[in-house]
Amino acid sequence: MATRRSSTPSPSRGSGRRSRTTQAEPPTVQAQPGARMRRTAWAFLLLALAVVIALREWFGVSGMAGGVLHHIAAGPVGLFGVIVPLLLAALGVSMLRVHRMSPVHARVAVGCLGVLAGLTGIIQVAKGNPTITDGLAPIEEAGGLLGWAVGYPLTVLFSAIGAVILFILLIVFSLIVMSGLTVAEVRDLMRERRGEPRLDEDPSDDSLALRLIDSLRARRAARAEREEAEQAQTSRLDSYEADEPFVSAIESGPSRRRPRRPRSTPDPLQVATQDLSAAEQEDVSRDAATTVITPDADLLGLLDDEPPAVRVNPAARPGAVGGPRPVPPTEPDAVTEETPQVRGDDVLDLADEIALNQMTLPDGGAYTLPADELLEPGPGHATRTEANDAIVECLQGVFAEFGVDATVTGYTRGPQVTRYEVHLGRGVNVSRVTSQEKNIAYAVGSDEIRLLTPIPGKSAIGVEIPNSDREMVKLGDVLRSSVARKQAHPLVVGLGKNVEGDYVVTNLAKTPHLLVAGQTGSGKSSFVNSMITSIMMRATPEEVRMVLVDPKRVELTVYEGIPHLITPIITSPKKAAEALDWVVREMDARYDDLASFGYKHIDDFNKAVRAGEVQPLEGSARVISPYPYLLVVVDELADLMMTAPKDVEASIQRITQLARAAGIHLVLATQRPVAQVVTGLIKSNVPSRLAFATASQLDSRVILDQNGAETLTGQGDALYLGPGASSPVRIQGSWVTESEIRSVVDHVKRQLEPDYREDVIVPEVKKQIDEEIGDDMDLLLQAAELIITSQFGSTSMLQRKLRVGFAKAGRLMDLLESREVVGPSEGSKARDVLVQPEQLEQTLAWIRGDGAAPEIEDPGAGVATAARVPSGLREGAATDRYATDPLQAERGSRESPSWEDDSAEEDSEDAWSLTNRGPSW
Ligand SMILES: Nc1ncnc2c1ncn2[C@@H]1O[C@H](COP(=O)(O)OP(=O)(O)OP(=O)(O)O)[C@@H](O)[C@H]1O
Repeated sequence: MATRRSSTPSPSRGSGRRSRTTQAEPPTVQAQPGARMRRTAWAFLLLALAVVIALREWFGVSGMAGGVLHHIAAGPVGLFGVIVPLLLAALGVSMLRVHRMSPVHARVAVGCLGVLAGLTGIIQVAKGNPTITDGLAPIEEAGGLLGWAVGYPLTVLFSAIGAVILFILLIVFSLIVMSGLTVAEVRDLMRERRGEPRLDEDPSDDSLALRLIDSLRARRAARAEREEAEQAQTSRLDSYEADEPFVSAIESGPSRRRPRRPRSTPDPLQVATQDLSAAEQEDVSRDAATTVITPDADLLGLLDDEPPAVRVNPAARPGAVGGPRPVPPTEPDAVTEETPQVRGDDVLDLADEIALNQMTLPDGGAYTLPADELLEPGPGHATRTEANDAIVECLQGVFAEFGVDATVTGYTRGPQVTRYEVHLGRGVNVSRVTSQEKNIAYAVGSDEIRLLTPIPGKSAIGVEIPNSDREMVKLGDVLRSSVARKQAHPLVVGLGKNVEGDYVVTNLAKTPHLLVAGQTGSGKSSFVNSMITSIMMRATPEEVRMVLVDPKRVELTVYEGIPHLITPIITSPKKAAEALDWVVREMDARYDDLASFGYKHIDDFNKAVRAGEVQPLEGSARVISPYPYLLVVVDELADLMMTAPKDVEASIQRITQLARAAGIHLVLATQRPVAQVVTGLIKSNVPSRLAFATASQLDSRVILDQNGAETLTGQGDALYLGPGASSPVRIQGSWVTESEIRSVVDHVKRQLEPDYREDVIVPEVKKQIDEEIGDDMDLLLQAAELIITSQFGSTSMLQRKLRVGFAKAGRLMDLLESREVVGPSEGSKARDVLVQPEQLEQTLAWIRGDGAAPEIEDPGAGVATAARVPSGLREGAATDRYATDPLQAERGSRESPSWEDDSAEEDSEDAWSLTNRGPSW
């Protein structure tokens, strides 16, 4: 269990670093003005000394103090006295520039001293090892007091040769200390530069122990998988994914699995411990989010040293794509974390997990998911940089200056912001800190700070401040993270990283509908791209089908033709409204199926279908196949709401209220989070919200029902509010490049053509009728009534009764003919009336466009016609889209050209006929 955060900063840097929360340096007291002046005075004194010594030693220019100056320079280091002015000047300048000695300065100083000791020692030996009893002059002519101190005893003890060898070793060691790298790291760097894999990644260099451990791990994983599969088998139908209790829509997991490069060459035994306990490590890491010191932190020995300049060069890893890429700049003391590895076998892992849902292609081959390598790895994650330490000082300074008893005890660095944790002294009111918001913003020079009072789950105030050195979160890394791999659900989407630097994924099935909003340029489209790419990476077209609505016309065109689409990308808002209407009908059809086969959720139904437990009703020719999840993505809701607000709102309401159990999920994005677009009705039915930066607090409240989004920094910085959650989670959205998207799209398109449901959008029958009739609807209805009740199809009667001219009466008659109310003109004779008086109401409704056509006696064919369309629309159009699915028509119409066909009659009793879904669906 996580221990409570200690308010006292740990003295051990090692254990602190192991924790997820980087522990801040003990709060440094802001240097007082007096101390600063003293420091400046010392710096100038050193510079002055450097100048006069340089004049004496380099140019022989000096006054009476010349002798003393020579002793000051040559006394300590002998012949190296000539570089003393340089050393003094460097020291003086750095004292002026840097307010506080950092570990880097200390390291460089120690290294320089070592090199100097080695060099002066060698000169001491070379000059015949003079002793101090010979006087100061011979010493100053050799290695000075330093050279004598180290050279004399070593020469006496180990001879001149032995001493020189020791000094050379001392110089090499000191150079290594100065560089901050180990020998192994230098070797790796050189190998990387030559384009060779690092030794610890070269499988051929694996020790026997490592190989043994790997095989043990593989066996353990296989056993666990077997057990899981068995368990899934027994629990089939008892539960379905995305419907478990206490499961949240988003999940986060540590981005750090194991240190990329330990400080020293790792002991194989230690590596074994690390590898075998990777899962435990993750648990420890998770606990550590609320714990400064974890008991086993030292045991695992992770990141336990002073931060070395560790850099990750993903391009150097085997399997990485794209060749050598520049390593993004990180602060010299940054601790960077490993990005999840691109491993070929991981692709298989995922494929294994979804083996149940293997998809067979028309040519008999298997559909393969895109390889992980198509998504490039991103840069490593820095958990601590000098910029963060400087902010800690700033915060501490503000608290000290305004007399607030509060301490910054640590921080967690995310990709775009760092959350600094502030603990209050006893009896200090939280408002004392919150009232300092403006002062803090001023001190750190950012107006985008956000205060969390408290940090959820902690007794601490969080101050989120944007990083001056923000990091990109690559979608590939999110999808390769353990938290994404743990979930085999096809609707799992890589969201990004949270403020703690953990990868975050969300399962759209649990969401179950999502509203995405933010001002222009805030990152909505990038999120939509990541979402669609996530689905293509993890789901077959049999598992997930999509309806993409892109009124902006440019954002989603890259996905045109992917087999996951159920209809071509919809760019017309009018057609989008139609498509939503279709989704409602699809949902109803699915519900019909669930009801008739006795299942509560589409997952239950699908599992039963896969297990062969669902048989078609007797006499039905239907082939039952699992339903795919249906994801409907609207990239700009505002355009739809401008076109048909009532229809769109009604469809969205119906879908969002019911569609979850039918496996239908909506994602609605808008850059106009205003009440006219995101209406109360839509808001109350779309439970999950993803808010990118908004222009105002008002907009933030429209999306999240609370402030916060207006302080986001844009470019993928987002707040995610899950269903039922009260406080949002801050996330840096994952980023996927256009070229990555294209390669994934190419991969899926190469395998399969899209199988469009053409009934999603139909020619607009009703509207065309309206246009054809224009303003004459009332007259037309009266004309129809007259003719049907009188059963007399005469144009002159219409002229008389309706008091219209001949031309108008003729037009009305033509319209009635096109709707088969009357027969064709037979010269001066009255036309045949094809509709009986008892069908009057139905006919009038049909003309208004509100119902099905009445059945009429077709004198020519002698059979009843169930559905008629205006003559101009007869081809390919129908009022009942389900009934005339062209796919179905293609499959079955040759044998059953008529609606009165026997088999069609039989099928019509089956709810499946409502969907007209073929076996591939
Ligand atoms: N997750 C991210 N990581 C890094 N940069 C991002 C991210 N998301 C967005 N950006 C940056 O912000 C820019 C705008 O993003 P995007 O096009 O997604 O905004 P938008 O909200 O969809 O804007 P609009 O509504 O005008 O289409 C991108 O071109 C990119 O430079």
